Amino acid sequence: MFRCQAAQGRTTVVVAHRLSTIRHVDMIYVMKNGEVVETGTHDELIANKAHYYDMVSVQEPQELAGREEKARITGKESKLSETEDEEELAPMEDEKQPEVPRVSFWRVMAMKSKEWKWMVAGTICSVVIGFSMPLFIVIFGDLFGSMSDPDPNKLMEKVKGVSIVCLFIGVVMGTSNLIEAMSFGVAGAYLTERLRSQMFGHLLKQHIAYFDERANSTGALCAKLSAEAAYVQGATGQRIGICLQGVGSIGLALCLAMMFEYRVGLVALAFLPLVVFVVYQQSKAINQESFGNAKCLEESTKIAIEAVSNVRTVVCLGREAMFVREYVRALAPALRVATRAAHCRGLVAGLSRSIFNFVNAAALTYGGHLIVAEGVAYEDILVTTQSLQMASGQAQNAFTFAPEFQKGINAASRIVALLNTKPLICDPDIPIVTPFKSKGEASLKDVEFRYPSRPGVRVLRGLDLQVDKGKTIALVGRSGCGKSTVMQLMQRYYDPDAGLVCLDGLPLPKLRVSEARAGFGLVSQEPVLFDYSIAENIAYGANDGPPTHQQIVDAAQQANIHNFIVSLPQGYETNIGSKGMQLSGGQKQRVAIARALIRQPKILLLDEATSALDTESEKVVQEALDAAKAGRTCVTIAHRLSTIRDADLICVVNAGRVAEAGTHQQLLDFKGLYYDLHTNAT
Ligand SMILES: Nc1ncnc2c1ncn2[C@@H]1O[C@H](COP(=O)(O)OP(=O)(O)OP(=O)(O)O)[C@@H](O)[C@H]1O
Repeated sequence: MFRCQAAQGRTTVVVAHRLSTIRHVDMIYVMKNGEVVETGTHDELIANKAHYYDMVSVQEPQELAGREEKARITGKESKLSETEDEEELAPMEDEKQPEVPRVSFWRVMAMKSKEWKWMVAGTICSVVIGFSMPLFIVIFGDLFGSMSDPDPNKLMEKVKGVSIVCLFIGVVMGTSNLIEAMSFGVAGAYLTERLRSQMFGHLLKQHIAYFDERANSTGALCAKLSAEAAYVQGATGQRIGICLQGVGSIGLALCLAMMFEYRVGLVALAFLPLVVFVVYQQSKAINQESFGNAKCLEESTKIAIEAVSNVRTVVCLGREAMFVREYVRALAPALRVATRAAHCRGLVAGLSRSIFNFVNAAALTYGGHLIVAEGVAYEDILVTTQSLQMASGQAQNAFTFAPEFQKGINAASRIVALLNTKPLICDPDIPIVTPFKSKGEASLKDVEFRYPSRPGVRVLRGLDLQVDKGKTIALVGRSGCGKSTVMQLMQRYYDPDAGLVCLDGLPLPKLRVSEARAGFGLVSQEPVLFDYSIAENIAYGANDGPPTHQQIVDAAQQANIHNFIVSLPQGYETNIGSKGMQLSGGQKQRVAIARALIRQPKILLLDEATSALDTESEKVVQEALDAAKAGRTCVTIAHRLSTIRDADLICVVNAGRVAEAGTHQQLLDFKGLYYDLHTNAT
């Protein structure tokens, strides 16, 4: 109906698998092996009794056999409930982003505890490097003090001694720098790898509702995975070494100042509150910037992934510019925060440069005064002021890296928050049965359910369903009535708000999640295959570790795809490309069936498994499914009612409940919702 309205007054090209949808088109082109093999109207092609006729005879045998009078449904309203429309249009909840609790510097360092050997080596070397500058000054101060010695031999002795010490310091510095760079680099690399794998592992353990949240879209999670660990590494890698050098330098310089001339040291210390203030301001600015940036990065990555993964649709609709605009819009807040933070950073950078020179100026002035007024030895003032000056250079470097450090702490906060997220669907403390092996019976009792991301929509309202062992149960109903939701609840993707979902009479929450799911084999409308070989794709289904090649072949044979696979040049090792692009819909579906069968499932879940296929593929896939169903419980969802005629029980889902149940014939005789669906379809 919708298609007809959209086509009115327009040239329309329709690609159809369901032949009933193109019965009234002006011209039908039948294609086979890349060629048009037949053309004509529906009636002409039926009269031809060739390719088209064959396809119709498979899909709509009743039309050709003339077994049923075609009921003319003129304006008859479906009795199926429409009451939920307003609710169904309720928007997705716009979740508030939870506040991320900040973690301390020590918590960040604890993340590196596994690399403690590298960290200890790096820290020691950094402090040694930091000490070297003030130490140089002590040695040169001593040398300058000896310059006034009239004995040239003594002076030469002194110079030689200082040269040897310089050589020694050079060797120590070189080695320390080498070990420092290597240690922090290696520790950082291990840390990044570990954080990423922990985050990824943790993400995959989350309950499905977690991924329904807008904040956890693919883009946002990918951005988190790639960026956060890198920030932590950036902050805790070599930069921490430079900060430690600064701390070492300034610490030793202050000690020397106190030792050689404590009054000058105290003058330098008087500037400490100003330094602390500058550091605090800087970290505040960086906090704002990095939290803002991380959010923007997630938002913009989400848009980029949406656009790139659906590029055909974007290009077809001419929406390229719109997506670029959206992308720029998502980046705009980051720009605002970054420019504001840049001003603040500039101010802080300027101030930090100035402060250390203010310290030098004050120390020098006061030192000069002490030499002149109190006769303090000039070597002592030289050592004190110069070591402070050298150390301040180091400290400035540390200041330059402080922003990265703050970013790292912020990123670590987000990582810790992520790692602390507990999945809502998890194993019970004490499973009622373990290991649980499903026998193939399932039930839903008085189940109420709303998707957590859409609490305004009551999808199931007291639904009861009994799936007996070895039987085929079909779920039918209008689109959006909750059929797939029933399957998701059976696999415990979600827990119901009320009621019970049981396997073999045992409530799902009392079973281990993986053991409960192991009994199911799912084949959905759009099979999701991975960018690996066919063998690997089938093997992924196996429950008990990697299967043997023979098991893979057996599954492929049962799924009616073995002959096709061996006809490929690389056979089972053929890579099927991203999303299984190298295979046709029917081939993909049969690989998916093989993947479901290798699990040896007790309950087969078929969610419109053949609805996206053309007639020929459907036939082959249907044969594979029929073979797969043998001896198993099967729950199937179908819009094409002809595919579920033979089900042991057909349940019509309406208004969140099973409104009618019975065999095909019983339901037709009942002349209720199923009868309406059936007559509408034919
Ligand atoms: N992950 C989700 N988050 C929020 N709402 C959802 C989610 N999945 C489904 N819904 C909503 O729940 C309702 C039932 O969806 P469900 O997919 O179970 O229907 P269905 O009967 O299988 O539909 P169809 O026949 O079109 O596949 C719909 O209103 C749908 O929009």
